[in-house]
Amino acid sequence: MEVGFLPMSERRLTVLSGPSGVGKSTVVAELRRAHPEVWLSVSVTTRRPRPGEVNGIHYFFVDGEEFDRLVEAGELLEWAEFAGNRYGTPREPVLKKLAEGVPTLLEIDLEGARQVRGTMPDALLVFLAPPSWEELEKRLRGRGTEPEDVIARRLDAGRIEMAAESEFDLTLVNTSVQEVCRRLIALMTDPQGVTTTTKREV
Ligand SMILES: Nc1ncnc2c1ncn2[C@@H]1O[C@H](COP(=O)(O)OP(=O)(O)OP(=O)(O)O)[C@@H](O)[C@H]1O
Ligand SMILES: Nc1nc2c(ncn2[C@@H]2O[C@H](COP(=O)(O)O)[C@@H](O)[C@H]2O)c(=O)[nH]1
Repeated sequence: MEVGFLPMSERRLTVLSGPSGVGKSTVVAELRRAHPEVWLSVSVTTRRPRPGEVNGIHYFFVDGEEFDRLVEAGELLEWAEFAGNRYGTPREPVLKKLAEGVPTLLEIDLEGARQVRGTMPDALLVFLAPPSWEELEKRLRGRGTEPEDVIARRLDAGRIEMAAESEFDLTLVNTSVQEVCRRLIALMTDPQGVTTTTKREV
């Protein structure tokens, strides 16, 4: 299935979603290493930092009170609760980068992607899918960052996210990080990138 043409100016905002453990952060890290011209929004979260995560780089780590304040002040473009924590995208930096014409990427969950679809209908929504459900479980467990009860919650959310794949403009299957990055950067920067893309790429 072909995805309709969107002018460059209207599709500089790209959203990358997909089940927990599929490899979104890995893909984004590689994309930013190879293409520093892409700007990644740094989200706010109430989740505790994992070892090695740095405040202001991986997330802005805040408590529930501060998150409430940001929501009430309208400072978040979108926000959602995911597996027991809250996550949101600071609005101002995204609007500023888009106004400057910078290719802008959000790595967010399904609920957040749905909100962006509602408020910024020209954004390109990309679903990152695992090669198989078994491989997704293997990656999530293999990462070793969550206890089993949290993994179970994330897999439950993952089943819901997998069922929503058709809501996205296209799907990239994360078999090869390099290949996904190659397609993603083409979609973000090449005006022909969307027209030549099939709905699901394997
Ligand atoms: N193409 C791939 N092949 C094999 N392993 C991969 C691939 N991409 C990512 N991984 C591994 O899968 C694990 C999960 O990746 P990552 O943390 O990037 O997932 P995520 O989608 O960002 O998860 P979350 O939504 O929970 O933050 C990591 O250990 C990563 O090294
Ligand atoms: N709706 C939003 N979802 C977000 C945001 N930042 C990250 N996320 C998503 O949360 C889950 C879990 O992330 P983790 O770092 O705890 O593994 C994952 O799906 C992220 O994409 C956000 O600003 N808004």
